[in-house]
Amino acid sequence: MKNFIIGSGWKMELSYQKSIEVAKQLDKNLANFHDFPVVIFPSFTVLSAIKQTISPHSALKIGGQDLSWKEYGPYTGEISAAMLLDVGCEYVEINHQERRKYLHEDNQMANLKLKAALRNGLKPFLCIGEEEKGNQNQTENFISSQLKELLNTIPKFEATNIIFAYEPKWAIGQYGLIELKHIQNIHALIRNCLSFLYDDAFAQDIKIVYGGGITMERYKDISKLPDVNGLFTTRCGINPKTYTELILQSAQIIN
Ligand SMILES: O=C[C@H](O)COP(=O)(O)O
Repeated sequence: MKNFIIGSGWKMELSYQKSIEVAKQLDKNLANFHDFPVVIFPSFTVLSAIKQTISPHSALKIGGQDLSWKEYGPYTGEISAAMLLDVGCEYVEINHQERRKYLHEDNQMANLKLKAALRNGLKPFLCIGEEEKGNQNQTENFISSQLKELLNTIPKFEATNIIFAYEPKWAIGQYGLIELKHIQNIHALIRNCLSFLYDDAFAQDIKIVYGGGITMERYKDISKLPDVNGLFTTRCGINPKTYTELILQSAQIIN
């Protein structure tokens, strides 16, 4: 079976009550599912309540949508790694395109956040990806230099805990824009870059998931791509029915 993981960033899509309902239903639907980890990234305010509703041995895990690179102190509005761990998070999203777009976060900030997550034992979903739909060369140059900056001074033993999430900005929230060939090419490129930055064994074992414009019509084809180790979706993940179907069917496909 392929090394696989599925995550869903809920962004600011669901209310407190709705988030709990969706998580409860997912936990119930996945009661006998143990093939690979499934992660949800709800809003900070509901993380603790969700953790308390999920059964302790569930494949369903929770993560924060962001974290501070500071450990503690006078940083208004920020959430530290320790705070995420306190409420039961095992994962954290870093460098999402929307944080880059609206909050002007950059590779240097993401590198600091990555280090904070890793030194505290959180597993990062590290988003990478170009902003514009450009030609193959431009995209490859963007991705390889972004990876280099994001992973600057991060040793291999820590980097093994990163889940790389390829999410081109131009595909997020869209329908059918991205070609399967493009996804496979860029995932293979990311693996090559990681082999260069660390080594081949590292690159072969690491998880590279795809996110951006995943629909119920396309997720199966994406899951089958050789260098795709998982899916990262908002659209299909905020509804327990579609998220459950996507998880169970993907498990069939990769088995
Ligand atoms: O973090 C998830 C992505 O931004 C995907 O969003 P989407 O499924 O609406 O395209």
